[in-house]
Amino acid sequence: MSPHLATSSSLAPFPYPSKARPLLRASRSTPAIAASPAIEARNLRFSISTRPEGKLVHILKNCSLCVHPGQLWMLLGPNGCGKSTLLKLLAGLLNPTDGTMHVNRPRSFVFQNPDHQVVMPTVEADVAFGLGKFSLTLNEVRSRVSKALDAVGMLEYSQRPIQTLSGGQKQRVAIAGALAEACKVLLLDELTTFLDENDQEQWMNRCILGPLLN
Ligand SMILES: Nc1ncnc2c1ncn2[C@@H]1O[C@H](COP(=O)(O)OP(=O)(O)OP(=O)(O)O)[C@@H](O)[C@H]1O
Repeated sequence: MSPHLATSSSLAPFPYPSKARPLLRASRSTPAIAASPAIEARNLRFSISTRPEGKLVHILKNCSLCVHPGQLWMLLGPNGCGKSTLLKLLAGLLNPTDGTMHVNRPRSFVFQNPDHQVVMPTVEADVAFGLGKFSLTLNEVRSRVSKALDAVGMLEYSQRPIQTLSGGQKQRVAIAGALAEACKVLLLDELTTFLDENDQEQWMNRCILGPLLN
């Protein structure tokens, strides 16, 4: 089974429109529909060869999606259907076996388990970590870190040791790292399992869409 892909009338038809739905759309998304897609994938396939048997296992088959700038979409599907795999393909962490895709840069990926991503000793250092690849002054780094931590409601935790944070707080720090890099595409794997649906929507709007669209 493949993930159910969110769709809308403005997008190309996909295999599973009936069960798919967007979590929410940004209010400023409408003018952006005319722009080129931020994410476009056609007939992606991802297969692996098991060891030692050498058996080919198809994890994703003929997976297509199209997401425009300013939109937030969610992937739906049962455990093991390939949602994380698809996100990792879009993030460039895996290479498709077949198919084509385009994802606007810079793009950021937030792992399902924040312990796989949050690597530095303190909150502030962790958010600043990914900025090393840019040519930024110390003041610019500090400013980006503060804004990103503020966006996810973690500014007051900036000096806290990472190991003292809850799982949800670590996820927020991981997202702050992505926001600090001013990514154009943010790929979130099982981001809000610790929130109910109402809180998810509110939190997405305040912490994710706001900073991304501003
Ligand atoms: N390296 C691997 N070797 C073997 N099987 C793999 C590998 N990576 C993924 N899979 C299999 O591919 C399928 C899709 O995995 P994936 O993690 O993408 O699912 P998911 O939809 O994100 O699941 P969940 O909702 O449980 O997080 C699963 O059956 C998984 O066991």
